[in-house]
Amino acid sequence: MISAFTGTDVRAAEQPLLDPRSDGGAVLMQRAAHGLAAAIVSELRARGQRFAGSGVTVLAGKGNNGGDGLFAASFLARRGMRTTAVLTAGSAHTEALAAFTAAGGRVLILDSGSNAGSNAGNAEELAVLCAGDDVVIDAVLGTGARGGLRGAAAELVAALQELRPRLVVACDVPSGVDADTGEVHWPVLDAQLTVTFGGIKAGLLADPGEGCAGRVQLVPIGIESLLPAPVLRRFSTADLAALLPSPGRRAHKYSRGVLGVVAGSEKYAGAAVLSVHAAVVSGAGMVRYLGPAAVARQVLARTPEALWEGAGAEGANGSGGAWPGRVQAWLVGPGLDGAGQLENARDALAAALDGGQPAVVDAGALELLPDRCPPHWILTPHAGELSALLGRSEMPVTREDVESRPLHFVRLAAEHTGATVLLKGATTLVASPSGAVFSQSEGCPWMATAGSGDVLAGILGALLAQCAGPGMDDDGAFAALGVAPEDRWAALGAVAVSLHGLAGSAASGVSRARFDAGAGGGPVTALGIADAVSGVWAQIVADRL
Ligand SMILES: NC(=O)C1=CN([C@@H]2O[C@H](COP(=O)(O)OP(=O)(O)OC[C@H]3O[C@@H](n4cnc5c(N)ncnc54)[C@H](OP(=O)(O)O)[C@@H]3O)[C@@H](O)[C@H]2O)[C@@H](O)CC1
Ligand SMILES: Nc1ncnc2c1ncn2[C@@H]1O[C@H](COP(=O)(O)OP(=O)(O)O)[C@@H](O)[C@H]1O
Ligand SMILES: [K+]
Repeated sequence: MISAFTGTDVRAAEQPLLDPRSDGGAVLMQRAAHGLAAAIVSELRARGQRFAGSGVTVLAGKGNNGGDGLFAASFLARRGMRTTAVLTAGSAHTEALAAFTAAGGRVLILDSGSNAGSNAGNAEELAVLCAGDDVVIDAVLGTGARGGLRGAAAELVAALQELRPRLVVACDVPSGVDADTGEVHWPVLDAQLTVTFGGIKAGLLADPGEGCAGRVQLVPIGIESLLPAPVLRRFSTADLAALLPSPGRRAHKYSRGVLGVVAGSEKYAGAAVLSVHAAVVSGAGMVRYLGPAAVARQVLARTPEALWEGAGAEGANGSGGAWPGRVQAWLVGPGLDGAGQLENARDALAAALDGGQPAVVDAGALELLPDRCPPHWILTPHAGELSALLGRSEMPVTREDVESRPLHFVRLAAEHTGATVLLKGATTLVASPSGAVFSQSEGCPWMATAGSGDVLAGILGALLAQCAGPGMDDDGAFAALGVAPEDRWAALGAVAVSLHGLAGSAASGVSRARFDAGAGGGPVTALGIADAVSGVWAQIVADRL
């Protein structure tokens, strides 16, 4: 499990160690800077690049973040790298600057109008100079930032971003990314590697911040035992091995978990085909489908394992949508259209509410929510659907608002609805109404394809049915990872997102990490994602013994 903290929490954890008599702050900074320098050396080696003789430029702000960057550059200078520092605020951490110059580093000053001198340069000139170097260290702003880059520093970063430097390493966080929330104050220099100190900052695991950070590497500095509970958590593939359900020896199809699905319509038949298929391949003991006969024919043609339970409210006899078979969990919403399917969806949600069953509430069914939902309902909106959902609750926000502050709005939606909310995106966030949040980002961008969300809904529905099935008790596995019982639904949501992402990446032939590093991968279809699930699942749990 990866834990993430606010920058404020990390700073607070440092406080007891900052006793001036023991110069604890300097010790912490040395550890951070050593870790940063070592990470740069490893990265260059991994790229097959010699570091002796290579050039590194550090963009250094006037705070401790700049201090970290300057000390790290001084270590790199001592290992034979050519080092340049660009002081973005005209001044810098005194001891770090002294160490840097003593190690032979060249100091340039970003001209902000008042700094014109022989070693001063304007944003355009310095951007060209930085872009010519092998490595740029972004050490302008860290956890002490208020807002984003301004003035000449903003101009320098914007110009440098255009020039696409070869390797950007962010010191603690990319400057302009809010360490607590992942909100971004543009411009930001995209990093390929972010080396972060003491604790991973939550802003590195939430978009849009995560999108600027590249690979994140944690450098321990001795404050770890002083950190509070994390604000954000992410399951690793090893965690998934422990959390994915497996049938007992005497399992039968009913004990494995039965999922009821209300999805699709004549207009959007594919949503039913995809979500039912994904649920079946994700281990549900049985899937009962309710919807129009014409859609059911297509569902069964692709997935003969599913059971058609009739057309419900849309049926020729107008039987009112009574649900014939028992289910342990529900999936309601993908591709709904027309009065009959909407009526079926309403009935299914009412049955779930009465029966206390968990439910995935997706797409069209998000418009049918009661005022207050139970926490075992998992709402699965994308940013546009979340903005509409909040809008219906008289909280007018645009899709762009949600995209720029996803962590804030997913928490708000969970708090407001009482449900668990899974906000889909490149990084998907799952918020429990308790306030706990999980973040997963295994999927590669090839997965941004129509129907991909329907597949996720099917995977999640199947997991809910299996974990809610009679005799299934997976609380132990979640508790062993420190997940509180009330956050189990959000954790299950995160497991589904992770599985979906890994399946999509397998189908595409590229992991997220490799995609971010520049590897290509290929297009995937939604059905292709579903079809990769069982292989990926088997591979994950193969390491369980
Ligand atoms: N504590 C420790 O020992 C350890 C800390 N560590 C490191 O310290 C970092 C935090 O350092 P920090 O607190 O000095 O803040 P930092 O992010 O460098 O910037 C603040 C400076 O910039 C200024 N400023 C603020 N906003 C601005 C803006 N928008 N645009 C322009 N300027 C702005 C602000 O000045 P002010 O505006 O207040 O005059 C202030 O001077 C942390 O990320 C980690 O790297 C590690 O070494 C581990 C040990
Ligand atoms: N850039 C991306 N990288 C990785 N996954 C993505 C990206 N964009 C979208 N996804 C994933 O693709 C799915 C799209 O879901 P959704 O928007 O509901 O599509 P649809 O309604 O067509 O099924 C979500 O699971 C989302 O997390
Ligand atoms: K930084």
